[in-house]
Amino acid sequence: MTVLELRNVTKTYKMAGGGTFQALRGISASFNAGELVAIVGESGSGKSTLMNTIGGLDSDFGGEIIYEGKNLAKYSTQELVDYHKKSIGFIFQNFNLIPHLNLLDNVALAMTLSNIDQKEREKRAKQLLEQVGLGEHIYKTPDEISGGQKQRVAIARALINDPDMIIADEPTGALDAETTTIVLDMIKDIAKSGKLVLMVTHSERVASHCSRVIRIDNGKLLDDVEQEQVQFLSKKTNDNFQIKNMSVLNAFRLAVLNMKAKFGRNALVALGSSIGIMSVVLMLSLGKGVTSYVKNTMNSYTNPKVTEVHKSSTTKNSNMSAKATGDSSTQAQANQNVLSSLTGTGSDSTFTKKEISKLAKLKYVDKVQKGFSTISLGTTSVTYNKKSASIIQLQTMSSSVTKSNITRGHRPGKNEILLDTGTADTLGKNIVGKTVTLTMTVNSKQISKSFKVAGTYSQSSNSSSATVFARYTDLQKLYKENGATLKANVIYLTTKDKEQTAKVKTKVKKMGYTGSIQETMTDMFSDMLSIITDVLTAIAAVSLVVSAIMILVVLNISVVERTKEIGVLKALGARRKDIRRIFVSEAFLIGFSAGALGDAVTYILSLIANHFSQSLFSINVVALTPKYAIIGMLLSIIISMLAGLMPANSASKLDPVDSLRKE
Ligand SMILES: Nc1ncnc2c1ncn2[C@@H]1O[C@H](COP(=O)(O)OP(=O)(O)OP(=O)(O)O)[C@@H](O)[C@H]1O
Repeated sequence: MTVLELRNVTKTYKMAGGGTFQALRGISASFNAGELVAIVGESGSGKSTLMNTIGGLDSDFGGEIIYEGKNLAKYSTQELVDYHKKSIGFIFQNFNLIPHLNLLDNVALAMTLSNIDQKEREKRAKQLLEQVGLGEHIYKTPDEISGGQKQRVAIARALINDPDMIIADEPTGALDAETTTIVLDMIKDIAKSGKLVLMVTHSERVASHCSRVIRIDNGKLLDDVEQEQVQFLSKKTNDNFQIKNMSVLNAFRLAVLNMKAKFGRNALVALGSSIGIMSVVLMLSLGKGVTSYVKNTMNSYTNPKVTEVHKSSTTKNSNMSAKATGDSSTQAQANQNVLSSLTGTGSDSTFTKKEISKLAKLKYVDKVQKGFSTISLGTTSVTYNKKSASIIQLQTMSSSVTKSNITRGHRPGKNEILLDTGTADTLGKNIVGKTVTLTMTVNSKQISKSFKVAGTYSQSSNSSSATVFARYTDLQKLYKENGATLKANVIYLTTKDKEQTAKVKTKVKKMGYTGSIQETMTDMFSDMLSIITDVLTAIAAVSLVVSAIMILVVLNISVVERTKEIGVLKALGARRKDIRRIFVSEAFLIGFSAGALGDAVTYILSLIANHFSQSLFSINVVALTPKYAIIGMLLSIIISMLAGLMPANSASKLDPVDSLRKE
């Protein structure tokens, strides 16, 4: 039964330096199942070239190699992959076992590439290893066995998918006489089982054991002698398992085994990359920690359910003054507006009834309070017992003043005021409950009125500007008595739930209003901090570029080191995609380890930093959130995989013949 037919096969090499070389010059022959064919000839006569073309490793040949009725040169990529997996088994002179895989995995490799389930492939590999007398050594690596044993492993590997043909390129070339006999007997048995065995040999002794000897000289068939007649009517194939393409999972498994083999080197690369990841995550967490500390401190003294609304007249005025180049009267008007808005006397900073009712209708707003706030430039003061304190800000009471703001006493009732702690201290230690005189300007007139001090107020733990809080109704009455009308220049919107406050604040800002001075300052500070964080993170990210280059270099070295292994994988039926996946998976593993290591180190550093910052300032200075840890991990994986793409691609494009010839 004919298995393979060669019809006038030629092969011309294009040489790198230009010119061509014809290694095969029209070889025709036909091979049957069960034949053991020795291919003999001088060195350089074209034996290996013929084996490579028959083995489907080099499709760029002339003439025809017919297998199952079709010329190999016309095979599609997938058909060639299947041909390697199903129809051909390779045995090489120097074994070409994969050093970091144990014997079981080496033998099972072709089945792994065919996506046969692990149990089945291990069972079959074990069976074959027992058949070649290595049943007790299955978990050894190739470095732990002798040359003869290695060739027996290679024979088992070639047989795993039960192919029709075995191509053996000088299988006994590296063995002593005794082992040559053992290996030769095995090869003879393979032929006897009905497979076609094509064996390149330099040894006449080995050739004498073959059923047929083909001599090649200078690329031509010199002689074709049948030494023993064999007859197989049908070729035996094992169709018990279905050959498929390798899954991503199996590629990943091979990558894990590769990574384990070079653990030290890969661990160092991961460690190097993790420093970059750690710096980025640490910078982000530090930025977050400091920003939240600032925000929390600022916000802890305001009612979280209250939104303070101001008219942004200062913005309008600064625009105006910017436009007022050269026009002194407009400039003067702009300055006036800034002043009036600051002092709370300008008409454009007060709210109209329409504006207030519009604010009241906003979603989530439960309560609306009118307020008044004015900054006095040396005209407001509080006097008690001949002691006088200058007041910078006069403000009306609102829900935004919380219990935590009142350090002593209570919220002011009718004709009562709150004094900031600084002013209270200036006037006397026991000022709460005493009646003081408040002097202020109303309607361009200096007026004085007595108020009882209900309590003291503190805006934050360490800052306090000279402020007096009075009730809106008291101030309204005072203005009326002096022929003026108090108009609200602050509106306080209260929500039922503090979660809704943020929504109200956003809405109010969209309407063109601004929040409290404190809020504006917090926002400014947060913006500044986030710029600093971004800059520091960007600086830290530079080290990620270094990691990417490091990974690229290491994977490139790995491709060079494993060129032969890649050749073997291709001979066993690995697709380009499979090789690429193995290398990309390795890059993923480096990225994943670097990310995990970076996150873990950041976590430990955050614990240490927070321990010290807690004991010194009672704050957590590093806020490592799951989000940042995930960002670090993703960044690490993406960078590694991007860096791994180039080496993975070049590995996948390696020519199997060149790879296998590599010394
Ligand atoms: N890539 C190549 N480019 C150019 N010439 C090549 C290339 N590969 C092989 N050759 C040439 O083709 C001829 C056949 O080479 P091949 O390796 O097939 O010989 P061989 O019979 O297997 O030799 P040996 O027994 O020493 O392995 C040689 O002259 C070799 O120099």
